[in-house]
Amino acid sequence: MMNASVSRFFGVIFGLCCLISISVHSNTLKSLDIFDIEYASDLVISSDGDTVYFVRHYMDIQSDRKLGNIWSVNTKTKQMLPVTTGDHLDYAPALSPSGDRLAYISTRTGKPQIFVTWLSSGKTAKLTNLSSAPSNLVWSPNGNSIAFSMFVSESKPAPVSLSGKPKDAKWADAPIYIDDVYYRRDGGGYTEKGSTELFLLSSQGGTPRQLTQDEFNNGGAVSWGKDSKTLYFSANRGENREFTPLGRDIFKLTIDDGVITQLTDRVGPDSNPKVSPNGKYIAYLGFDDKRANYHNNLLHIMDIDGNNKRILSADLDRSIDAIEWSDDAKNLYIQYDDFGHTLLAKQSISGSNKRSVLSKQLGGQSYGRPYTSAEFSVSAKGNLAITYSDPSRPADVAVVTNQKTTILTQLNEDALAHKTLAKIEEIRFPSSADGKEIQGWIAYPPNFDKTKRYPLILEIHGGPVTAYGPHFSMEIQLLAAPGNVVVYINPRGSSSYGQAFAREIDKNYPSKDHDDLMTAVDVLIEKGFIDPNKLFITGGSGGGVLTAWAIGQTDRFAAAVVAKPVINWFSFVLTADSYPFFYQYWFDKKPWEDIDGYMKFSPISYVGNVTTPTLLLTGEADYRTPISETEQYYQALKIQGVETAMVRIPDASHGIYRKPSNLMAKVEYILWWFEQHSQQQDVK
Ligand SMILES: CSCC[C@H](NC=O)C(=O)N[C@@H](CO)C(=O)O
Repeated sequence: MMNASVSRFFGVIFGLCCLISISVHSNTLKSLDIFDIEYASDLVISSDGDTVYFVRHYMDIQSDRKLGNIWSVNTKTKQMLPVTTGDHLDYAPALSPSGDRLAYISTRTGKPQIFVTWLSSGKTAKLTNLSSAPSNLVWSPNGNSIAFSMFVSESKPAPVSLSGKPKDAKWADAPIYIDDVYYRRDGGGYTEKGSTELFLLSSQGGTPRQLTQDEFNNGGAVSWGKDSKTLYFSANRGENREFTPLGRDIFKLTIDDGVITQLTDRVGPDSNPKVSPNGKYIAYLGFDDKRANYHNNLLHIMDIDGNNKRILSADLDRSIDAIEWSDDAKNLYIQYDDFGHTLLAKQSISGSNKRSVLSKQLGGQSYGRPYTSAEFSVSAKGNLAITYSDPSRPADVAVVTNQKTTILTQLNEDALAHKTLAKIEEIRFPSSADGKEIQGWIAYPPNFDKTKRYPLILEIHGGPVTAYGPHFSMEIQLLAAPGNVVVYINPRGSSSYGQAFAREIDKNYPSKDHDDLMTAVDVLIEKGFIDPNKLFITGGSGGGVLTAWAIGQTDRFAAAVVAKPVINWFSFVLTADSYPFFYQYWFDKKPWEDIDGYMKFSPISYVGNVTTPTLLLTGEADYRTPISETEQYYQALKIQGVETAMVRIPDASHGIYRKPSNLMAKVEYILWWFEQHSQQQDVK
């Protein structure tokens, strides 16, 4: 029996422990916190540089959707004001040339429609009643019209229709007849017949006029001529265009007579036309198609009539992702990835070596995994707004003045400031394959103590030609939160290190990228704070390929989670949505012309070596890396007697993170699988 004072003593100690454990607990990130994060996108800075309009995204816990409204932030006072409000998605803001009105797309009445808000009065008008979602809104320079693109469906009756159905009988749904090359699109489902066309809408509303009407997809980024009578757009209008997936060119459309003139015609894509403010030039992106896995997208300029084409970024071994003109038409602002960071630079049009970096802190839009993803906007006065990247926060809005960055918003202080997050540290190391320098990042769990030993999770990016960086990532944070060290790297084949580095895996994937990943694990073990019996590996998409590949080569991992992988390149090329691209750019031959070549790089070929307990996780509506890939591996592992399980996420596409609860489920399954196998290591 305990006496009263002893029991009070233990009561106080127990109470204190609870308090300590509650406060420790509430300070680390939980998967439910996904619903609390916000981020900025779709930036537009006013011509005087005083105001930035942006979409403030939030996660709606009731509908499990990412929604957002348009806000403004004053660049001097940092005061934020709502332009729109309500539980729906308002996006793609476009400021009228005089700066008095904001056009945007909104789902507030159901299907996405075009709205305009008069900024001084706050009055709003719904301008359209469209049957498909509009995109690429651009005001004409005279402010009278808005050009946009939209899908136009082509109704074609099925070749067979059954007769004899009695009145009121309930027969099965009619079969679906498909004869298009592209018949399903990841994230978009099975596609309707039709094409994307350009439209013109009066800025006062009314009936939109269809400007293009042929069998080609004419939608996409559009730029107005200075006269407000011409549009410049990029489209794939060539013969055999479906099997020439990079065959985009730049075209001019004269609005009055509908005449379309082709301005570029090389073998390779030309896209993103941007007419200069003086109307004399078109800046655009493109490259000569070498049928390689990766090409740098180069900055080009041509005269407005298509003559005098020249490359402005030939000396920059990086891919340009976005371009904007300076108001005097003497410079271009360009955005590109470099060593896992996203940079904004100013580039003179008079010489390619006249380039200065203005900011290296763009990013923050890929809140799931730490991919590079950013935006910028430039005002007529040259004021710059960017989405700001911080390893501990999703994208905020910032302005860049004289190469100095000032953060304007703090969208996540309420949700994240009181949390102890994983600290992110850069590492560089020579690969065991050939000494090539590889860059990566370590996420240290909250309250990390280097005298202790931690489980290690290797998390691998997809693409495979993409880049991770020191950007906020809910997945990395949540994997680290319960006490795991997480390492993520950019193995060879990643973007942001130049064309040769990305092409290391051209028709050669996986290969030495696997060595780069294994070296990262060795480098971490050498640091002394990793428990070598608790090594875990996971990755999604291209990262799923490399995870499945790794466990076919080594048994060093205590468990693996393979997310949305390709397991068999032969079947992948014949089931993936973008198959005309994959078989031509990732392989030299068609699958049946080189079965050995396809199988040599397929993880399924090495499944006989696997002993690692492996969880598989894929969306059932993933049409990029279809779930049949996952099923093949699951059944093969079962046949082999390897411990395995399959997590199927209903209705989820390749972008599993798009529904916040699916991102929660993904992370929680990974942590649960690793925790089971961590405990098994403790028992051993
Ligand atoms: C390895 S098959 C292609 C999968 C996909 N690449 C292009 O669509 C991929 O790896 N996606 C990555 C990057 O977007 C992902 O993380 O989903």
